[in-house]
Amino acid sequence: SATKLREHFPQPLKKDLKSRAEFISRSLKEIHLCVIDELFEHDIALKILAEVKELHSSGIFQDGLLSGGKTASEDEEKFTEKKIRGDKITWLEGNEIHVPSIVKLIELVDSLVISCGELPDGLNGYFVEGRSKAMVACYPGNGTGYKRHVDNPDGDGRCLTVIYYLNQGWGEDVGGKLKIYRPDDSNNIHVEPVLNRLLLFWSDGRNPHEVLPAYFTRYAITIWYFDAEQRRRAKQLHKFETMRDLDVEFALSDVEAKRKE
Ligand SMILES: O=C(O)CCC(=O)Nc1cc2ccccc2cn1
Ligand SMILES: [Mn+2]
Repeated sequence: SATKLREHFPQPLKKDLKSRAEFISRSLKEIHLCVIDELFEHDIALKILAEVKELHSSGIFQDGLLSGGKTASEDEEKFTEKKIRGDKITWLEGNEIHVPSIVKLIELVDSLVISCGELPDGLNGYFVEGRSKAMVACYPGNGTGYKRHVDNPDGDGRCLTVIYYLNQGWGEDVGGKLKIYRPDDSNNIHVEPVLNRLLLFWSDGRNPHEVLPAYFTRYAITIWYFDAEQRRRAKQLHKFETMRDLDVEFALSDVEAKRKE
């Protein structure tokens, strides 16, 4: 489990960008994923959770989009896919004034990724210049999850998946762990989706994963980071007929400029 993982791979006590970036880079290089707990002070984590709950109760969440940009209800033959993922989602750009703590999260994650990129070979040969919108997801807790999949199986440009979990008081009995598969199914990693935990992993076939059936309202915020070269090539291949929320890219340079001012 990710909690056990921390025994072999203790995260740095220092919480400055550089220490964390070095840890993230080493962890991604050695085990293709990284877990950082207590990302924020506890009160900030609770503020992020409160804002997500506010979004949820505002009714803004939609059925998780299936490939082709349709929701299951609209698209009958995709109805079977409904069983594939039970999440409800909404997308944020990272500049919204009504969710200031979620914006703080997005800015910190951007800064961590930028700091990794500034280390020698910090991102395993990827060159990250942009990211997706932030996807706020909620699993309603009716035993649905998200069937085994790879985030970027076909070189669409996304190289790094970053997920921030928000589930206060999570316990084994309510399920909803993220199961990350390892080759020949030996020592798969089960990530407990606990409040204030940050998970990072390479988005390609190195990390097939699935959300195990969840029996509680399970919240998470996901951001994908693009490798400039892979993204350019994917665009050339006209991979983006329909620009889904997932495909919109934001330049990190703006974030960097803002951070330095
Ligand atoms: O919440 C978690 O622990 C991870 C859930 C998860 O894998 N979500 C997810 C959501 C996606 C939405 C659109 C396209 C690809 C996607 C890939 N993965
Ligand atoms: Mn995924």
